[in-house]
Amino acid sequence: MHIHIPAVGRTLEAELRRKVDRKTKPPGSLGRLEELALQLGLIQGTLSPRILAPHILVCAGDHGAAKAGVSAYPQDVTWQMVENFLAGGAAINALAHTAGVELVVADAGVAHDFGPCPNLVDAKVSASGTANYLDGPAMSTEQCAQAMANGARVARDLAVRGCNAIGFGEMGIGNTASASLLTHCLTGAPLVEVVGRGTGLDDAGLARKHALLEQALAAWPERSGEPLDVLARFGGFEIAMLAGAMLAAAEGGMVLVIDGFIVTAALLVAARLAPAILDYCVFAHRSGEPGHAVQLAHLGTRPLLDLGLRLGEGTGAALAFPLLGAACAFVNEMASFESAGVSDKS
Ligand SMILES: O=C(O)c1ccc[n+]([C@@H]2O[C@H](COP(=O)([O-])O)[C@@H](O)[C@H]2O)c1
Ligand SMILES: Cc1cc2nc[nH]c2cc1C
Repeated sequence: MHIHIPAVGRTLEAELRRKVDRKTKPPGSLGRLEELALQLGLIQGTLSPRILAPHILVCAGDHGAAKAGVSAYPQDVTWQMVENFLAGGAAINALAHTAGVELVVADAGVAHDFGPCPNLVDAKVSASGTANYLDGPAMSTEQCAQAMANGARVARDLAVRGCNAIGFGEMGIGNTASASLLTHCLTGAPLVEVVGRGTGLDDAGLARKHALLEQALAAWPERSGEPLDVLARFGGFEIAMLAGAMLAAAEGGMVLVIDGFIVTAALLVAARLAPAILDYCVFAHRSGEPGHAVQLAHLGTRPLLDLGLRLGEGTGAALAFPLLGAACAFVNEMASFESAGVSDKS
């Protein structure tokens, strides 16, 4: 994938800040919404930012390592939840609906034949999910590139449909284990700090997951620090697809709304390939999965919400979208001290 992501221009910064500061409120009193408005204005290169045709892209994939026992749930939950998304019965359906955000669900490599399914984006790289990284690479270099290209295609299609903000979500039993390995390799944080209970492992399950992931690292003695090598070795098809979608979305000047631990692992890969992508990212929430805090600290960022969510599916991103709308609304709709005839600080 050839991607060029320019850093967001800052020429409008002073003017945007002045516009925000002249609104009928004490300076800074809209808190994080003011920073958000500024960021959205700079991404869009305008004094009047707007969120248009927002979407959540949920990428789903299966993991060979799931069968080794890294999750509390069986692998079949991945395809069953994809069918639940398509039927409208999952948390992300309810939260996207209440936020006024359209949902797009993509099969990045789920080990299930969905048959003809008009509402599912077919981006299946393998009919059986990734290989088990305990035995070798999770995917080939070609499969990794294919999954990333599929993500880029979907992001570009959304742009053509008038969308200028994408929230990213995922579904994949075993993908917190994959995200832990990616995070360890790409941030240098000790494995123990980035391995968590995922969907709900008990203490014994967590110890087993940690031991398996140590084993996975030991099985790759010639370990490379290159982000695409790490992605192919330990990633999932949904994670690679997300990384590609994020890169293309930022290249297209869109706003990227980042969900939890797995989505942020995909961003770690993308940010190593194109560091300026971070200018386009709004971090929706802090997941309850402990490694997410490590990722956020590594990226030097602070999320908008901290609700103890650890579901994935893009649920944190869906919850953050109304805040993006609120940031645009106050910049575009509020009066200024001058226009409203309100006295400023003496
Ligand atoms: O987004 C998060 O931070 C998050 C944290 C824990 C679990 N999840 C979801 O749970 C699944 C992965 O959990 P696990 O235990 O199977 O690795 C996957 O479908 C994710 O969407 C998601
Ligand atoms: C039921 C269920 C729903 C999910 N959504 C995202 N990950 C999930 C994992 C499980 C187990």
